[in-house]
Amino acid sequence: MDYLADERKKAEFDVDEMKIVWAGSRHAFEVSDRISKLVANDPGFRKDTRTMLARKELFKNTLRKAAYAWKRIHDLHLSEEEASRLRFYVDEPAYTDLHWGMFVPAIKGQGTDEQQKKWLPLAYKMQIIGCYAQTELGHGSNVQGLETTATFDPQTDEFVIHSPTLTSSKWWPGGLGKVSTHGVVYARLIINGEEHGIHGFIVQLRSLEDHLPLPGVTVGDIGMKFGNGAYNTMDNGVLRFDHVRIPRNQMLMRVSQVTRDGKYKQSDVPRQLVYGTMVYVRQTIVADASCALSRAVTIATRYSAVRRQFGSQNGGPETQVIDYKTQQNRLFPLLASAYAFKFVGEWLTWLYNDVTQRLQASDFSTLPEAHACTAGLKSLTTTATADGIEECRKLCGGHGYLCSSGLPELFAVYVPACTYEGDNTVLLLQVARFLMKTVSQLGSGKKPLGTISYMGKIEHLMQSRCTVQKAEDWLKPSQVLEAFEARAVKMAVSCAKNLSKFTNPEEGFAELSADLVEAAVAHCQLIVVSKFIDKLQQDIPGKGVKQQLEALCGIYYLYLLHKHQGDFLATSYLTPKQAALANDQLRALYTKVRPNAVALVDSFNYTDHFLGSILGCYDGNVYPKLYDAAWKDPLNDSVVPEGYHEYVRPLLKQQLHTAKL
Ligand SMILES: CCCCCCCC/C=C\CCCCCCCCC/C=C/C(=O)SCCNC(=O)CCNC(=O)[C@H](O)C(C)(C)COP(=O)(O)OP(=O)(O)OC[C@H]1O[C@@H](n2cnc3c(N)ncnc32)[C@H](O)[C@@H]1OP(=O)(O)O
Ligand SMILES: Cc1cc2nc3c(=O)[nH]c(=O)nc-3n(C[C@H](O)[C@H](O)[C@H](O)COP(=O)(O)OP(=O)(O)OC[C@H]3O[C@@H](n4cnc5c(N)ncnc54)[C@H](O)[C@@H]3O)c2cc1C
Repeated sequence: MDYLADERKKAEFDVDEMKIVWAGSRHAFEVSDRISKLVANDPGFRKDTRTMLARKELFKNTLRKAAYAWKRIHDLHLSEEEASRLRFYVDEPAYTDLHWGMFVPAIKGQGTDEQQKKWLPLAYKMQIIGCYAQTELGHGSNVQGLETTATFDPQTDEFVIHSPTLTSSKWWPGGLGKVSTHGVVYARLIINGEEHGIHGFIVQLRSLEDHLPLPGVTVGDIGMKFGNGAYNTMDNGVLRFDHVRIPRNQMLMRVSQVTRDGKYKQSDVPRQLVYGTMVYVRQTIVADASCALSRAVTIATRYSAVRRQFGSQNGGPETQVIDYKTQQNRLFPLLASAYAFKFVGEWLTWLYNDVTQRLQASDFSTLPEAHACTAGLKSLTTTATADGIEECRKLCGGHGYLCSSGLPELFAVYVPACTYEGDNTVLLLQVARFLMKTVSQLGSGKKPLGTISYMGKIEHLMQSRCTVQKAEDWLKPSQVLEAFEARAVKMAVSCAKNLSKFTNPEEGFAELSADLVEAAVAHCQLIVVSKFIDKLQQDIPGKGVKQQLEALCGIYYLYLLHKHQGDFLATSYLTPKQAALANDQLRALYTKVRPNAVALVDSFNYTDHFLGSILGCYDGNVYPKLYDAAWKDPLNDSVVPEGYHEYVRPLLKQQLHTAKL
């Protein structure tokens, strides 16, 4: 029986068409739908006991699943697109993510043609397994501060890789702890006593015969991480080198080269390309944020429609908690954010592909913007998604705290995204630097392009005032864009003015960093809003689909406007009355979306296997499933628990004087 059938009947739009919008294309939908069912129906990919397994058992099970997935990919002749969907629906972090997601891209992006020819075929066949070994015990954010050394030995034509201090131990790389045979290791290049900065080196770590560490290599897992199951399926590792020798041709040499006679040569590509793998992965993290958030929102929305509390009239049913305006005000902006992040993710993938093509044609002009966008949007979307998953847990009341709700594990797996691939604050400071540079160049005749083109309208934006007179005026895209542009430009200019008061710009930047981060957030929110609005300019078929997306877009920007009202009011673009009208419009949009809420999460097309949540199951039959699951918990295997006779019974039977009291 479908307990959510009434909700589904209320939908005012074509769910099947929305599924295609969400997937990105009909083809993408078909692939995704087929692979999600394949995974859901295969007992080899079961994951329902994951949160109860001890680490060793959990890890071994992950190794089994990764090998099984690889076998399925081969047996079924899956394409790269299908394989990547399979990984997504298997839904378990594994060493293979780092192999495919960072090791291979690092060689592709930073290796010469010759190096790619040698290493990629081995990696593609998984005859070697690699990790990305950059972070150390003492330094993660400050990449220039890494201590591992790679010293060129001209006698033997080798690099000597060494960990000179405890803090230089590599620490965190996924896949390193127990599986990787190789790593792209980042180290300070030293030639003839002279330092040349951080470079990547392909280093073999373990024997391909018996998997033992090679001489001079000390390697292991760094230990349990946050949550049950969760990221503990990954072997994040520690690694030390004791003068390990590798051939000279194992330095990744696309960006710079070391010749046989020890000369250091920089090619015409910018040295920042050494950071290129991070740009790539940040872009994939943005594309993934909408998936994690939409998953939590599906659970919270379905459960909010099932759950009833208070408000029974004349013995009738109580109120569905989704009908409380407070619930809507917490849930619907998250639903809207999931869609917003999907569209900005699609756009960022386009931007990334564009910059990659330009780099191949030696056009490096858009690299700073690509860095700022990937860094800023990675920060914005992961922060909002991690906070959003936790909010969804609270939206499910007490039951959200059960592992069987799926939300604790989802949060625990997701939350490190705020830290890995760049701590979110550190990344926003990169965006702020980019913004300050842009403001400082405004008078120079250099026209700001792309996501900062609005800075070119600075004179207009500094003076313009909001013209909204009634709540519906907030539905005009041009009005909304101007509000977000005026806020972003004014916050950036205010920071730039304050910075100019310092004689030492670095000191000023440090002192004003909290304000700079806020300016960066305003800029990134403008990007998300503008890409959502751009999406709505496209032809979107299907009854009512565009109207729902328009409502969600409105909820996204009006919620931001309400939340950051202080910024908008402080920059004098808005009056308090206009801000209040925005809030009126926001409430009206909640009412519009309410009957469509369940159908809007159905449009994500997630299987019950993928959701892994009793509260979020498609049929909404929550209570019997919760009840049954409780009895299946291993603690309920016996009526009297182990330990009762040792620890509880003696207490009950004790004969203390105090017992008389
Ligand atoms: C058959 C097929 C099967 C397929 C199966 C599919 C399998 C699945 C595939 C994929 C799965 C998904 C994969 C993803 C998994 C993700 C898991 C996550 C694992 C986590 C990994 C990590 O965390 S790796 C380590 C990441 N570390 C960081 O991010 C460090 C953060 N710090 C930095 O980035 C930099 O150091 C910092 C940006 C802070 C710069 O510091 P600073 O010292 O100021 O910089 P400096 O070096 O001096 O340079 C300044 C100059 O350079 C510009 N700049 C900085 N960074 C970049 C950059 N990245 N790109 C371009 N430019 C950059 C900066 O703006 C300055 O410019 P100017 O001002 O001088 O112009
Ligand atoms: C689950 C997980 C997987 C990972 N996988 C990998 C991997 O595969 N390979 C790899 O190489 N690394 C990996 N990492 C490491 C990760 O990239 C780093 O942890 C991350 O870059 C943050 O660096 P940090 O730990 O040095 O944090 P820190 O920089 O020490 O941050 C600590 C605090 O200081 C603040 N801070 C730091 N610098 C500044 C500044 N300049 N201004 C203001 N505030 C600042 C930060 O905001 C933060 O609040 C992984 C980490 C995790 C958690």
